[in-house]
Amino acid sequence: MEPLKVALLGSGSVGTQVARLLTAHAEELALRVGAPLELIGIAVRRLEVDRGAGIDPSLFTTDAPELLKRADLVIELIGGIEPARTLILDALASGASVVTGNKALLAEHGPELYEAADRGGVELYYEAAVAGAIPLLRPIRESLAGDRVQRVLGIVNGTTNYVLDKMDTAGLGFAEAVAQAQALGYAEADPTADVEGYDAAAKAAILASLAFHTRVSADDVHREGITSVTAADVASAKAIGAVVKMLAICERVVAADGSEGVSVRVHPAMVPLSHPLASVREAFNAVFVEAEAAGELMFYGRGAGGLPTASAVLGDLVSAARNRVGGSRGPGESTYAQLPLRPMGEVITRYHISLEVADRPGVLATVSKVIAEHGVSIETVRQQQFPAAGTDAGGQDRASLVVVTHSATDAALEATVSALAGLDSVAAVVGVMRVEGEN
Ligand SMILES: NC(=O)C1=CN([C@@H]2O[C@H](COP(=O)(O)OP(=O)(O)OC[C@H]3O[C@@H](n4cnc5c(N)ncnc54)[C@H](O)[C@@H]3O)[C@@H](O)[C@H]2O)C=CC1
Ligand SMILES: N[C@@H](CC=O)C(=O)O
Ligand code: NA
Repeated sequence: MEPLKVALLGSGSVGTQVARLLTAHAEELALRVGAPLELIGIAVRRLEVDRGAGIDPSLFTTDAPELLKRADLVIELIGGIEPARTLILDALASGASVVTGNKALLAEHGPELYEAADRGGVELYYEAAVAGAIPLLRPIRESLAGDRVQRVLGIVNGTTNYVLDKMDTAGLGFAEAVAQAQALGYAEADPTADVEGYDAAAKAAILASLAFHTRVSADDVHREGITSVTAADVASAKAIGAVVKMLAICERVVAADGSEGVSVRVHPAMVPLSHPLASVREAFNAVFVEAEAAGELMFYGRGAGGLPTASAVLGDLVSAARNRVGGSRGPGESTYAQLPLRPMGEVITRYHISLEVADRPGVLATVSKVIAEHGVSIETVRQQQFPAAGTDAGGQDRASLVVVTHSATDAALEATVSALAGLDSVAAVVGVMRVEGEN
């Protein structure tokens, strides 16, 4: 059988490992595909960089458009929107199947890329784009194609999990933990994408699109990053037997009139230690998928890092290559449901509210009354030592009050916090964080 020509775009953390594995395992991969996979070139920005990994230096080129023209299969690992978008569109138009790990691009331009793949009669695969090495998109798209997914909940960003874990268990500062995640190859080229939640939002959009057969873009996702998470929040979580995690939550929601919609959000939240997500450490990811018939499924593994991510890329490459050898195509985009996106205010959640209050009789009653007036009920209320753990604020006439609510709409909880902030007896709202995951 004629070799299939593979062009690789990008030789960074992931691309270098893909090139290495493609070369090292060439014989086995050929047997699995039914044809040799010939790496015909690697597009890079600068030729003079030493990339090691035993890659033939003659493969490197700075002319990505020219390289694409000769390829049957293209792997895009440069990241970002342009030139990745144009290069992928050109590859699909020229009849090459494409494998990418580029969640930012998929969450913004997914439909355009799918349409180009359809027009070209080729495939677009991106298992690496969400939760790195973890097989997650294929199970949702294929294994669960006969079921109805209700909810996808998990940790999908390795960098933020690493940072929060190091703040919690090693007492590391935010900046130091981010620098470590960068050095380990977990972070995006610009780590703002990780810590501000853009990366998780893109992944959540991809997950929701596949799970609910609905086009969801990154802009549809309610996004809050971890830059405002303080050492005090981490300490407050500990005090209630929880840990702070950056979550992605995609839910099928039913309105009062029975119509279905979708809500998608990413934000930090306190997760009880008894919940399996609480023990996800370092840059690991874990995702729960709840489906009507299957019930709860859990996916766990390395969500970031060059080598683990390369595994997902090569899995997709083998699939696309096999289909090419067999003259078949895998499933394309499925958006028949087109469920409406529901606003954040309708989401049902719980809040952990940390207040600095006047230390005098009647304050607790006033705070409780305001909470009740908003239709919110209290799960626990606690007067903490003052100053509260992890803070250095304080005054002798002040007390620290921590309220954990029962479930209510996010809008009601937000209004509750605003009303509390306006009380004379409340000196400051020290911290507010959602609490997710059953005890
Ligand atoms: N690092 C990780 O853990 C994971 C990364 N991804 C995704 O995989 C992709 C690659 O990520 P990394 O390897 O971590 O990024 P990286 O920043 O280490 O590598 C990207 C490489 O592409 C090169 N590049 C940029 N523009 C180029 C151009 N026009 N032509 C040729 N080369 C160009 C850069 O010089 C760099 O060497 C991104 O889309 C990222 O979101 C997905 C899952 C995990
Ligand atoms: N920057 C991302 C890389 C994988 O998608 C992360 O930290 O999860
Ligand atoms: Na994956």
